[in-house]
Amino acid sequence: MTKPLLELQNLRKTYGALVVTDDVSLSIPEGEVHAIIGPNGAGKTTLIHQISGLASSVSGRIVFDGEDITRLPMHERVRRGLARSFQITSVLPGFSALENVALAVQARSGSSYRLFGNAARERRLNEPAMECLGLVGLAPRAHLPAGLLSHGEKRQLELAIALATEPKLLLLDEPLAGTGHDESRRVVEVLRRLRSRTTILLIEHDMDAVFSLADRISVLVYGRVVATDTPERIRANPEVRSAYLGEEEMV
Ligand SMILES: Nc1ncnc2c1ncn2[C@@H]1O[C@H](COP(=O)(O)OP(=O)(O)OP(=O)(O)O)[C@@H](O)[C@H]1O
Repeated sequence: MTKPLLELQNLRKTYGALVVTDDVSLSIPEGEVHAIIGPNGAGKTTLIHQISGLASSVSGRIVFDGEDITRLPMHERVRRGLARSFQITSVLPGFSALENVALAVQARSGSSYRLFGNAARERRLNEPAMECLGLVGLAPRAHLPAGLLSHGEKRQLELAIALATEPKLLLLDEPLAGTGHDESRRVVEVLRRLRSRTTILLIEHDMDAVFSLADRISVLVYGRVVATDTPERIRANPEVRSAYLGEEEMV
């Protein structure tokens, strides 16, 4: 069996009296595409925040690549290979797509925050940055200011930025949010290509995308995991179907 890359053990988060994630345990093996679905307010984004380090956990453990990272700050988690892209696009609009990714390459290499000094240095940053842009299908748009990209292309650019940090695990919060039909198909294709390079944990409301992409799906309801299984078994699970009644249509 493939060893777990990420293990969540009895994770819990509260805001005052509100229990947002409750006793969440999950084991995600290397190479898996794992989707977390659930009704609005179920705690999905909060769980991703706990894993990335944006939110602390009141109890439980997060083990990443064999190491307990529960109390590590976010940048230390990134350094260990945990990357996330945000629900709200976070690219620098005045910089070209290539520069946006090159900055992430630069951050990974640990050099100081300075845009391009000399030709050799530029090449060292630009070559891997171009490779990441190629992977997400944005190479032809490399020199365009990021602000001029379409919404879907910005989502692709965010993926390229996340990839530039060479993650072992990519955390994606609604990668298809706000994309149109064609754009969302393109992003799904990109995610499909990325699965051979990295493990992916994503939250997504687009059920067609989730059911076609994920190896396994976990269903979160009121902060608790009510099922973790293959897409086929999740689709047939009565508890999952009832949790979704009046919410999204299961495909
Ligand atoms: N910083 C916060 N302070 C107080 N309550 C919060 C905070 N963040 C989230 N919550 C509450 O926690 C609950 C879960 O929110 P969360 O955003 O994690 O759900 P979600 O499953 O991602 O929802 P959606 O699908 O709508 O994005 C909600 O009731 C929300 O109002």
